[in-house]
Amino acid sequence: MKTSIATVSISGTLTEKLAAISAAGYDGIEIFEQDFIAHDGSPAEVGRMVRDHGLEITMLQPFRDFECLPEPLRSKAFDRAERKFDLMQELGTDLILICSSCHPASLGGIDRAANDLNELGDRAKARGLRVGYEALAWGRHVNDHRDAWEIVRRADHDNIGLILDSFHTLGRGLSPESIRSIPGDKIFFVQLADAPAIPMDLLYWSRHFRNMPGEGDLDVRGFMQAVMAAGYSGPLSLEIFNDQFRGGNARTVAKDGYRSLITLMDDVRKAEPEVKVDLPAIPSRIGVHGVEFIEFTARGDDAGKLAGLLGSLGFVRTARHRNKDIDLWQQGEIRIVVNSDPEGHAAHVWNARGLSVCDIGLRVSSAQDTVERARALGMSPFDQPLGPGELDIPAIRGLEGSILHFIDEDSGLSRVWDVEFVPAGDETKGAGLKRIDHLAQTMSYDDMLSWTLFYSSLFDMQKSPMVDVIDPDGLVRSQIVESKGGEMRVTLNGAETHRTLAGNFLASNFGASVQHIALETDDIFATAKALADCKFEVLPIPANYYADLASRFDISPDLLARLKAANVLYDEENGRSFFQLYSRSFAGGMFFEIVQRGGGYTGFGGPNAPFRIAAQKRLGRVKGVPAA
Ligand SMILES: O=C(O)c1ccc(O)c(O)c1
Ligand SMILES: [Mg+2]
Repeated sequence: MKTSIATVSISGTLTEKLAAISAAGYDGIEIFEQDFIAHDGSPAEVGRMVRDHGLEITMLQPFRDFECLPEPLRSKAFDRAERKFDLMQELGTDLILICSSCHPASLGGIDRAANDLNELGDRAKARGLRVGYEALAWGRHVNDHRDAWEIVRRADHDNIGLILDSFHTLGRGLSPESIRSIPGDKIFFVQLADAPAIPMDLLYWSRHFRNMPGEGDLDVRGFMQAVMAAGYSGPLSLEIFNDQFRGGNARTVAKDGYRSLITLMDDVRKAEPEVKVDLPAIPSRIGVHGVEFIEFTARGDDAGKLAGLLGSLGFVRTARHRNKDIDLWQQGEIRIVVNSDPEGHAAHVWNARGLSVCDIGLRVSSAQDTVERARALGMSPFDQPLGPGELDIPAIRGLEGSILHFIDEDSGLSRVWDVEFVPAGDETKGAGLKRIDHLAQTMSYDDMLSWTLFYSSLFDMQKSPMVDVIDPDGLVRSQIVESKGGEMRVTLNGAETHRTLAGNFLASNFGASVQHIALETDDIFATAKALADCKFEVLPIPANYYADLASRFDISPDLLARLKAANVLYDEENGRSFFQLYSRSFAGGMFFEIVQRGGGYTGFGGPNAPFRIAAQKRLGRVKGVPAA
């Protein structure tokens, strides 16, 4: 399987793009002509530079407004094509993309287009070159891959073939099924892109909002199944026009693209085992059964404050690590590890960020398979020296310096708590917190697609549509990735400005991290009572909120009074109720949330978020902590 990416998909100069593309592991690039023209170096030098990066030029593109022109424009178009053929030979590529004409003078007509392409085919053949024809979704006369194929079929020339682009087919709502009957060798090239389902003008959507397969809402897998069933065996090339990627980190975007291609093709062969995909076998998406532990790095005063907060939440320090300065706190199924050791990953994170979550342990179907799949997707395994008697727990590097450890039943890794820890014997009665409901990770808005892809490509997790959360000082975008049964739920919050609560957390933590941890109880009022007994400091919610609640929902005065007295927020979904209460912020904006899900409520209390954020900010302002 030959992988490729159009240079337009990546930010930077041509040289920077090549370095990023090569490092990510692709086999080739489509040179977008603009990138070549903007570069100061001859075509031959560019060709050499590409090959020196271990890449090949899979195609030159785009060549516009060629077919169906009246004279004298027609002859001029052939002359232009000859000049591009010169360029191709100097660059060292044999394929050029012609996209369907948008020229106002284009006359249209399937046979006229076929004749033009046939004649161009003769000229290409004389030079050993090939021409591929692509239907732009907004082409003047040709805007459907079926018409483009009919033109190529009638052109009937060995050097003329079809180019398919998932965006142009799926973005127009066309079924890809007709592709199955096209002879595979007549498909010269396949471009892949996804896009979010936002109704808008096709051209604008395509030029600004494309994203990597799996990052959007189009059925790119269905499209690729049809392409592979046709017998296509050429390059699979990403062509992503995206405003964020143009300004993003070239290496990250290139890596994400590669990850999306491998994931896509693995999905294709698993969905349609009859098609041949030349890709080494990799484990399927990993089932996540829950969060085994959350690990904080904490030292000195901060460790003391965190211990105080955990105690006020009803947690008990149940064990201490045999060799290291690490405590284990527990309640219900929840494990919180507090790592104060001066060595290792936690120490590095402490030095870089101070008190923060430095590691997440997940219960998975197979820890070994998780690392194997992660590697295949270009993620990095993580390990650090083991102390005496410590288990070698498989781990990978997540995004932005985070670490994920994987625990499973079969390999005995779940014994780690007995093997590495000594019971501490501390006792309290707890506050009824049962399990981790979800984790919220905060990142820059520009990195959200990357995080979503990370989770959805490695794990058997689905993403929800993105929603807007209103902060008094700006907008935060929120997206959920979760396993089908809800055993693992992550909310990803993308901050656009540093003035929002999320953005401020991002700035004060030197990058993306877990901002809040939501813990589940089966009885929010009993928990609230127990927390009060533990001197837990709840986030106060204003009376206006409760007055409005009475108008939004049909709730009894008694329940309303209890909600208000306990500072519990409320939401409903098809008659199912949801309760939330919050801790005050600590460590630059982290906080705990406590939830009760009634009868299968699946949301996250989104409608309450603006009021919760305002309450958190108010508290910050009162204390004289910077308001932002
Ligand atoms: O937006 C465009 O003009 C454009 C150009 C070339 C392509 O391959 C394409 O899919 C779109
Ligand atoms: Mg295209």
